[in-house]
Amino acid sequence: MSDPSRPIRTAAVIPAAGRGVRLGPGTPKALRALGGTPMLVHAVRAMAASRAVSLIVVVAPPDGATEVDRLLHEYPLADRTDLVVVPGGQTRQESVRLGLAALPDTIDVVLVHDAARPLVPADTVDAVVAAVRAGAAAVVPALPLADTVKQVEPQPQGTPEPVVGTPERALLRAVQTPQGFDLETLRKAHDTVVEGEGATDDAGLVERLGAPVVVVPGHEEAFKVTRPLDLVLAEAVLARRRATDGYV
Ligand SMILES: Nc1ccn([C@@H]2O[C@H](COP(=O)(O)OP(=O)(O)OP(=O)(O)O)[C@@H](O)[C@H]2O)c(=O)n1
Ligand SMILES: C[C@](O)(CO)[C@H](O)COP(=O)(O)O
Repeated sequence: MSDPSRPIRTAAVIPAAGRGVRLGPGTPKALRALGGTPMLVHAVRAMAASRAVSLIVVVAPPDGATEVDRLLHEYPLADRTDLVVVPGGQTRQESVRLGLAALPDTIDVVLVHDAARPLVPADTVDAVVAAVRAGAAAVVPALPLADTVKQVEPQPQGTPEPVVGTPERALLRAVQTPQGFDLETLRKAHDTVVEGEGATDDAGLVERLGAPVVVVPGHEEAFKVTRPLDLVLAEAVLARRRATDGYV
């Protein structure tokens, strides 16, 4: 239990160790350029833009931590934000766990943010931090779905998949990052839930503990760069921001 008289300290862990297979062959996804600047740098700046965040831990490809550290030194942050780079693992869950292990005991609140969501607006980050600081143990930004969703019986490629249900769309949300947590709760979730139990995000691990998770509004520009078309959209959003907001 944290000491209530001590100021709350917030850190961000940025898993950036993935290859980006769905984006296609090339440099690891987080290091690919978006508007001439590595995607990871945009994600780091998005976390540093929140005044609450005093420490950022970047989880680099397992064999690339030194290179990532060198690269990030070329894009200095404001003095109030410390930056640490650690090597990641073979899965996102493992990479996040390694990032959490690098946090000092002075941290109370942690954000986990995909390097692959480089354009999340500062207001979304601040809303997640505020909800955790207000007492929620786990907070996820999310949006209502635009498409209808079907549950299917998966089949080998080329075989039509039988539909087994249509979940009520109004009850569904598409979940983004940064997800925010009371650090103790997230560490417990990562220590308890075994890899491969189907959790594709950190909040999913906390749900498996039986702890409450709440949703706050996400943002369209917090989308994940997963496939080539996402990169086209990201370039367009960035170009608009640079033309209208003086964004670098
Ligand atoms: N072993 C891994 C796998 C993923 N990630 C990170 O988790 C985030 C979300 O994952 P995703 O978009 O799925 O990235 P990739 O795993 O790189 O994508 P793909 O599945 O297409 O290879 C990314 O910032 C990615 O770098 C990570 O840190 N360590
Ligand atoms: C964490 C996440 O971005 C929330 O939407 C998502 O679950 C990551 O999934 P991926 O399969 O690693 O892209």
